[in-house]
Amino acid sequence: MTKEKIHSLTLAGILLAVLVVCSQITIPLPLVPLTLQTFAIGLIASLLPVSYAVEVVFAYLVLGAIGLPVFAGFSGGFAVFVGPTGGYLVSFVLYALVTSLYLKYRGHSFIDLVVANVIGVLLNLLVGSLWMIPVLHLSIKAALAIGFVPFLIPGVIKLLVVVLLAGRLQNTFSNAPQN
Ligand SMILES: O=C(O)CCCC[C@@H]1SC[C@@H]2NC(=O)N[C@@H]21
Repeated sequence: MTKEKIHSLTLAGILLAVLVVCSQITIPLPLVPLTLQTFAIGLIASLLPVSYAVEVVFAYLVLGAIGLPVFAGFSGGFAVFVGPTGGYLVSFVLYALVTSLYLKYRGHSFIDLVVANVIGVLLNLLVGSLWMIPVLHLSIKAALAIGFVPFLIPGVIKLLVVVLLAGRLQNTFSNAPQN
């Protein structure tokens, strides 16, 4: 196994644990909690190669789907996917895929990290909100008011921390002595 593979696998394991922990750091709101999940997803998408990023998020969803309490508020089970927050969960994969693909082809400069994560966050909020339309019988306007608008400012704050941290961590890893 190459050093890069070992490095990516180790980082993938650590980031999966970070995602599970961040899922429990929540502020409960009426229908959808404010959580640090998207902070962890942003780190995963910004630091891991595309296939690892997608696999880590997929593994997280599988752990939750089989009933482990890894989703927000220690919830789990397949039923969460057909509830109001199911769209956000599914679109975590999209966030990881689109953002890491963007970074793969455009590079990891500060501005690339910002743009890639903005796209990921917007996709996540859009899919998450639209998912609520059939689940809660909402109009598009109501779904966006509940699922998109309240999370925009927190989303920008989390995104900025992701970008600063990802930039730092990339430098740390690339400056690490190679034995
Ligand atoms: O049930 C779950 O585990 C998913 C919760 C989803 C919360 C969404 S993710 C995007 C938006 N930003 C937040 O902080 N909360 C919502």
